[in-house]
Amino acid sequence: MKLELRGITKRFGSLVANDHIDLVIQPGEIHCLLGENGAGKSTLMNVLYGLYQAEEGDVLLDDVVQHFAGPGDAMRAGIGMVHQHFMLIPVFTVAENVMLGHEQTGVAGKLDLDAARAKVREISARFGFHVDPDALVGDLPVGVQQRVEIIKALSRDAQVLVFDEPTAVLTPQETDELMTIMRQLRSEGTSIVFITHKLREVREVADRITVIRLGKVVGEASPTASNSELAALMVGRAVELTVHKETARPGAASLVVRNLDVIDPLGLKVVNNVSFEVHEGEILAIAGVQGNGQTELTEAILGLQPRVTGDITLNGEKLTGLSVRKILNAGVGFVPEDRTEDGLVGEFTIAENLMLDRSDAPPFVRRGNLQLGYLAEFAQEKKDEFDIRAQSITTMAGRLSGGNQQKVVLARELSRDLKLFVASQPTRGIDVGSIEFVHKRMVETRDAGIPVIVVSTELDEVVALADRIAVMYRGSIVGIVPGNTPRDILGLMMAGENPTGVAA
Ligand SMILES: Nc1ncnc2c1ncn2[C@@H]1O[C@H](COP(=O)(O)OP(=O)(O)OP(=O)(O)O)[C@@H](O)[C@H]1O
Repeated sequence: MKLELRGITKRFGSLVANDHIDLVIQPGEIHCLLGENGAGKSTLMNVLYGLYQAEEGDVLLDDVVQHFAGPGDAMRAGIGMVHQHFMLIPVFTVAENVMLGHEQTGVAGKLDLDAARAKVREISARFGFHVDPDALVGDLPVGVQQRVEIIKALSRDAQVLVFDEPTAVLTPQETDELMTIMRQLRSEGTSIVFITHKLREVREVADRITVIRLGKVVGEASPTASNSELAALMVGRAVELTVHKETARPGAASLVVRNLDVIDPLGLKVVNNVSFEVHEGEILAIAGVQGNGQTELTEAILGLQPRVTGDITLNGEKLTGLSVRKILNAGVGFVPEDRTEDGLVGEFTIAENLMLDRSDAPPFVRRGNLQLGYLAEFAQEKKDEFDIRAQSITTMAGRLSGGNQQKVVLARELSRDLKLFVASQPTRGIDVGSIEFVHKRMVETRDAGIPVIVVSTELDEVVALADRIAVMYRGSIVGIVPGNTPRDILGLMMAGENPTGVAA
């Protein structure tokens, strides 16, 4: 099926998110949409999926103009969307989820679950998905949940599939598997619209690339273009893709973690006897496949985990047992893994989010009065400095594009009076130009003598930033190695081996 978007214009108030966008997706091609944060990619896809109504322009399928009043219409016409935050019900099985919203009844009006199971098996076999129709979705790894979303779309005969930053939540291995799945879908004639900020992925699978900037199509790029060419097209300027940093000059051990255990709500030990130090003026990266205890470890440092034993001290002061508020007030900056759940309040403005947990102290509050003038000045400064693309500092955070939301969190946390900076997946969803900026800021933070912890599942990011790398596997640190350790060794360590013999 050929998909055409013709002259699509979508406004939010005075902001033109899509400005007369023309785009053709040919049958059986993987078409990448590239563009900086807030360029209008997700908005365009939401128009295509019937979630937004465009003020101008048409969606055409095989040259016939469509009128989508909602996603139901788009789905019936053969368009499927694989969301980044999956729309699945965790306590339902795969087959039940696939059937949901599209229920078929069999004998005596009963739900025909067998038909749904058969469909899952058929699609799963056709594409080599290895998905059990009777598995509970909540028990499945994220990469497999994503396949359930794909099966769901394909079970409704989707011929065009939209993937909006699908790899942001995947492990490197799951990402490779998804690339294979996309190629497989293409070979079966499915067209794919693929939105990503990761240039490696673009170069790996794209047949064609359209670049969008400030709501307009600015041109096509060739899939054979180099990373720096793609990066420049995406953000409209040359981008330094490697972080320049001097050799670290670490000072005294500042954060000291000793024999840390974290028990999760199910009683499982998710962090197991972890000990390490982070010195002043160094970046310690914590590498590992997602789900090996990194999240819980950072949460334990921040006081967000209730069942913790062992000791955590910062510059000699005990952090364990302190409230989150006290830990933040001690100068700990924290970028949580999930910005929408833990990093922001969507119904608050950008300015309010920038002072979120400092609302009881100067300079934001004096004698019980919110210092609105100061807040406006501070927020405008941060908006400019971090290049947060929004109409104004009073825009609701929930209305920002994903990458711009991430920048709000980073701007807030990096502007504290820091004694320690802990960042989980700091550049998730942000464009290459902003990654350059954030990485520079993190190196500057290090060079100001502050200990920095970066948790990242992106090896590129780990290697770019780290002075030392701690690799976690099943709740333990496999080893702590220098920042220039080759990737293949890191890969082995991420699977639990330690070829370097360096102890944790
Ligand atoms: N529901 C909304 N209300 C108001 N403004 C919105 C809404 N949705 C998006 N916008 C604005 O439209 C612009 C385009 O946002 P969009 O999410 O399409 O960007 P994007 O290219 O997908 O960015 P990213 O790479 O960060 O995900 C942004 O300025 C955003 O703030």
